[in-house]
Amino acid sequence: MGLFSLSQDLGIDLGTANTLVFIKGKGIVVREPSVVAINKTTGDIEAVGSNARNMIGRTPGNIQVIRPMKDGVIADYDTTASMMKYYIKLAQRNRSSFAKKPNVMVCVPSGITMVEERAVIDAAKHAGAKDAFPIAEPFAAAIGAGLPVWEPTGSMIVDIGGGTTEVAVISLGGIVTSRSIRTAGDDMDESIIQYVKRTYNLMIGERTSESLKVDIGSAITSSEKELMDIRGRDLLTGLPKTISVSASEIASALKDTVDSIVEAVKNTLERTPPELAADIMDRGIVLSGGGALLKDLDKVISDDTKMPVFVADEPLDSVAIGTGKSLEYIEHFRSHPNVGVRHLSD
Ligand SMILES: Nc1ncnc2c1ncn2[C@@H]1O[C@H](COP(=O)(O)OP(=O)(O)OP(=O)(O)O)[C@@H](O)[C@H]1O
Repeated sequence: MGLFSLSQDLGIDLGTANTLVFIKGKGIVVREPSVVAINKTTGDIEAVGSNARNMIGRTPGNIQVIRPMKDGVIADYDTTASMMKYYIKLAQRNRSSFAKKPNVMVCVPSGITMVEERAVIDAAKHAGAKDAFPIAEPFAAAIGAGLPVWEPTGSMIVDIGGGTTEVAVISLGGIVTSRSIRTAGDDMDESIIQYVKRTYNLMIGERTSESLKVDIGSAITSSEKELMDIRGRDLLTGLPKTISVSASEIASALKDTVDSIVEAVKNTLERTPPELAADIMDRGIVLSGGGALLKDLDKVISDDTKMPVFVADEPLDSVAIGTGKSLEYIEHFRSHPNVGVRHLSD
């Protein structure tokens, strides 16, 4: 390939919690939280990614920390476009100045509206993409998890991210049945915050509640005695205070969110044509996304559906890997703009 034809096509997993960028031939080159810190006085971007994330809850009055994606879609267009531009630049930091603009594959939630999809594609082009293609998040997750999406067999993927849980049954390169709910990891964090507030009159931040979930959280309510010390602000005295919270308390706080996820899986199975349901029964359901790492979530889904359930090898990376791998089919996406985005029947 001549120097002038060099182009490094990119796959972007633009998530509510994290943004990952995949470069063909290199793998994941950027993995950063989807957070931006803005100076309210000047409108300038002060920090992006982990630097901005470290400012959450610790900013002076003139700096605002924004998570521009909410529930899997763009809540703040300008900030999302700036964030994407920053990450595309970061991913291409060693790029030759002669290189062509890259083609970009960006994942979007399967429940996205045409208007929301347009906004993501425009933001990618604004950020320097030559051409940008949407790919549905569960479709990308299934490719990334190694499921045989192009074959005439039913595969079920459940991608549990920060903002959305996407359940999809895929066969022959298309989504046959799916369900996208705006309940996922962020709701787990929020229910822990509410639980601690209600029970202990203690206000904790989202980073503390996320650590409770990751370190001692579980999808099964048990009498687990494991404790974790956390710090917050006592709502009665207004002063900082440390308390101990048990694993079983966290599990009970997470129950409603876990139930909604299980319900979405069951509901999708009920709407799955029988041949494909039989394939899923043989091959099992695959979980991806950071939420798949919640302890015992696979077990709960398996108990409630009576199906085998597996967690993808690198659940946090499945979507980005799938978005990257789908770059190999870019011509297919160009000629079938809805492949892996909309239902076959839409
Ligand atoms: N070990 C763990 N246990 C439970 N949850 C976890 C764990 N590790 C990460 N998470 C959660 O996973 C979520 C992030 O997952 P992921 O990066 O797949 O989401 P995203 O792609 O950014 O979001 P979305 O798909 O909604 O746009 C966060 O809510 C995070 O707290």
